[in-house]
Amino acid sequence: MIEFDQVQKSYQVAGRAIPALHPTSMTIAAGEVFGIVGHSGAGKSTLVRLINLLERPTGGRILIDGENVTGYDAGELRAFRRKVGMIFQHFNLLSSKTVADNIAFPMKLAGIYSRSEIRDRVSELLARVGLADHADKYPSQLSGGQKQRVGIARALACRPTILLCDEATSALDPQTTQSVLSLLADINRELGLTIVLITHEMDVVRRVCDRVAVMDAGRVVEMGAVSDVFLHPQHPTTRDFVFESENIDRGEMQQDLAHADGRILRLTFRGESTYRPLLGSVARQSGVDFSILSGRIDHIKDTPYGQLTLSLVGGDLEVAMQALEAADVHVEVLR
Ligand SMILES: Nc1ncnc2c1ncn2[C@@H]1O[C@H](COP(=O)(O)OP(=O)(O)OP(=O)(O)O)[C@@H](O)[C@H]1O
Repeated sequence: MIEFDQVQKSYQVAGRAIPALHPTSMTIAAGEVFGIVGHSGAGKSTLVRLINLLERPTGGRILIDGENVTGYDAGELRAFRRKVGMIFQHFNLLSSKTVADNIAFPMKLAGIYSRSEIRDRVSELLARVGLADHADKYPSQLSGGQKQRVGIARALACRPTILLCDEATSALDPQTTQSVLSLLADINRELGLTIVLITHEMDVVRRVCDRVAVMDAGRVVEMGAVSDVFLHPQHPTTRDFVFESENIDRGEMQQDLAHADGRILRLTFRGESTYRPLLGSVARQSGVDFSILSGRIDHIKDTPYGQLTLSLVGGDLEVAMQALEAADVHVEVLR
């Protein structure tokens, strides 16, 4: 478990303390995939680099599994860092070393593993990330997705309990992004390790994360289960991220809504109710006529969800809304 207790970080720039993270308290549970989303400069990298103490906090305490790591001496810090793996946007592989040597590197550096332990672990990891045939290649001979798989194998070498991912898929195309995210999800399930993933794309959060913190100007402005934050964003920054990930142009949406008659509702279906043929029966029951203005079905991690924006005319609106809510559909009145 990762606990931030009023953690803050300022950088000294030209003799002045510039705050990058305002006092922040939060808890990331062991074994969860936790997303941190925010625009450039929001403080995501600072927050994640505080977890492995690549950055030192200027205030507050960081507790990992109940231990205050901010008080560690150099030896304790080295041992602690082996428990925290990290992967990066630009992979940060050593170009002069082979794939196998890149993966072995942190184990050699730790100085506590035998040659055979290193060899066995490297083969095991190569197989796990699907690169068993690439052990003797150099990074320049690999695609971006393969390089990130090497990065993941290297980060796992010393059997960490926490994996930090700093924009790990931002340099990859959509298909490769999907395969790297699936690998991370599988690793999280198989090894039960905690993953903290920073990104500027809500779509990445939607696919793999359990919970998310949204950052803006050095502050966590919204935090919660991805299904709540994604489907019912409260803060304007979160709304911007959600609209962006769904390719919704708010100006166009307002224009479309202006042309529609009657009341406008947004319905959110989660889980099994996503697939239920509900609208016909509600229309018959209430006498209301629906017209569909927009709709989408997708998944949040493994859970299906649907969102429909409808205009409703005639009939008994109250009866329609009650029937929808009775069927576990979340109803928002947009107009
Ligand atoms: N070493 C540093 N020295 C001075 N200022 C820094 C340093 N690192 C970050 N900052 C500043 O702290 C703020 C937060 O930066 P940070 O890199 O944490 O944001 P971010 O959300 O990760 O952005 P990006 O997505 O662009 O990496 C920014 O204003 C940045 O300029």
